[in-house]
Amino acid sequence: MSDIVFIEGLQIDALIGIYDWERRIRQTLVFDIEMAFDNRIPAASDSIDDTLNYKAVSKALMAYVAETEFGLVETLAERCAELILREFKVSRVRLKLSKPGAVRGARAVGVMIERTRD
Ligand SMILES: Nc1nc2c(c(=O)[nH]1)N=C([C@H](O)[C@@H](O)CO)CN2
Repeated sequence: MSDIVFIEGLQIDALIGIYDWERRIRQTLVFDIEMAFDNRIPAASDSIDDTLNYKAVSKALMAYVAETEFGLVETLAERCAELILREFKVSRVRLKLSKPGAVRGARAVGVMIERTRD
């Protein structure tokens, strides 16, 4: 089974970064997320209750990320993947966390991780 529910370009402002100036501002982060989920069940029932509800995942991430104050994008990406695996019926998550404008000359920098439920 290789079905995916995805969230693309989810923008969330957070305090993040290792430099002093970054500890005084909030920066916009962008999340692209792919979550493994068997979409045949909601397709058969046409019921939102059977889905992996991408709005619910987005809202959970927005609430969490907005309160975080990590230094590294690695740490935040790891915590977000853990949250998704813990709170939703997802067996595997691929998460790209972009920090636009953090490096002059680059559109964005960041990390991509893939984690599975234990
Ligand atoms: N691999 C990483 N490299 C860097 C990070 C990071 O979180 N992971 N962070 C920074 C600074 O905070 C940078 O984003 C400020 O421009 C530098 N490198």
